[in-house]
Amino acid sequence: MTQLWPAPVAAGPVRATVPVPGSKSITNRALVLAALADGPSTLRGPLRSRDTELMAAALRSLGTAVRDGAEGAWLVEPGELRAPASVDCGLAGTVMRFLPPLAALADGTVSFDGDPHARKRPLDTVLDALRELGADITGDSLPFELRGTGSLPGGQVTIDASASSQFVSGLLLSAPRFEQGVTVVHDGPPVPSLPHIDMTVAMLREAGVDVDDQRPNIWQVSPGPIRALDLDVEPDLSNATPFLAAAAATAGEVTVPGWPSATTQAGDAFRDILTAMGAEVALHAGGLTATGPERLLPVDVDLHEVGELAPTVAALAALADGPSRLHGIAHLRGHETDRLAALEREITGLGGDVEQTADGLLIRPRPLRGGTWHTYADHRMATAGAILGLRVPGVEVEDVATTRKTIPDFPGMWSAMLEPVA
Ligand SMILES: O=C(O)C1=C[C@@H](OP(=O)(O)O)[C@@H](O)[C@H](O)C1
Ligand SMILES: C=C(OP(=O)(O)O)C(=O)O
Repeated sequence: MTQLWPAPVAAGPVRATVPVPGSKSITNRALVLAALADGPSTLRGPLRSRDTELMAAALRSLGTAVRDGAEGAWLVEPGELRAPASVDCGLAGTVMRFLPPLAALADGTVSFDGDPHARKRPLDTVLDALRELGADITGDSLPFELRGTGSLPGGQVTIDASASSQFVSGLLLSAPRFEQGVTVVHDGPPVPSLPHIDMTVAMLREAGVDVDDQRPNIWQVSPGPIRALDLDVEPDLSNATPFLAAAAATAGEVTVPGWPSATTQAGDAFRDILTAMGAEVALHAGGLTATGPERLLPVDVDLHEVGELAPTVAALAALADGPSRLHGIAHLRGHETDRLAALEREITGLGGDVEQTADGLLIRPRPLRGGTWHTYADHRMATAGAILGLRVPGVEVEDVATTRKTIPDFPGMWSAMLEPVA
């Protein structure tokens, strides 16, 4: 029997300050770079949740020491890459796309597997690219085996990264340790989530690696050492969006402390989306404060660069004052679940009117009723259900624990947010 979480209804405008844990994208990039670096690294404020714990466990099995430091920090000491090893990717795109290039540097066999749905997420592009760069791999998706020889020639490879930016990021992150580095050329429809590739490039450069990204769709990483990291991880701005959305949905006011004034996180774009929906958004020394409007405005928004935000935006759109159009997100069909189908089915199931288009969703708000909100093992489906539940009595979210993928205690944070301010 699937566990159902009764999503709490907001008694009035939500007013809260919500500290949000560290960024998944920064943490998992930092772990990979630290494992390949020239000395021990310190990551302060990393995300400690399923996706990042899986990354840490995989790196440990490959010979890297990842230990606990003070206040939840991670101390990473690189070791010689060891095999045989096995990697559980869970449902983490970052683990399944970032680790095969690193594992290709181990001397021996590394086996990869993951959750049932992870076996369906696109991966062949990365594995084909690695084969072209000199790796010996059996299979095109999870599960597969990689037989490393302790080094990889590297060089130039042309891929179609239109299904996921992570194909590019994964190849770039380990490339300083390939004999010739790498030149990744994208050939195909536009790459989604480009800010995530920019984050990869910025973190490589921060670690002293030479990266040339001057030409569109071409990224070149020179071989060379990766400098050890000493890093304060920013809060996860994408994970902050359901909490800010609570303010938008209830004419409330929510502050997320520590919102960076400059960042490589794609989730920063949520500020503009909230503004377009009629909220007031203020970035100040204490963080980011969103104040919700009396009536939410509909939006016509291209989410190609920030597909991660689509479930939050869709939930808000279902509560808005008119029809919204979300587009540029065909690639969400290959995320944790087919997110376009899942959002269409679940919002429609509560009485809404949602239609899939070739690359997005048309959402026409209707009065909604309670019901079971299925989540398909997708953390962001669960948080989208919680947002709707603030305004719609009787929404029951299936398997809310799936939020542990990127938030260690979402139900606890959500309840704390809804407690009346003393
Ligand atoms: O590199 C990253 O950290 C991520 C890149 C994006 O992937 P896609 O390009 O597959 O959308 C994003 O949606 C994902 O949540 C995290
Ligand atoms: C697409 C996402 O995750 P992943 O890193 O597993 O691709 C996400 O977090 O929205």
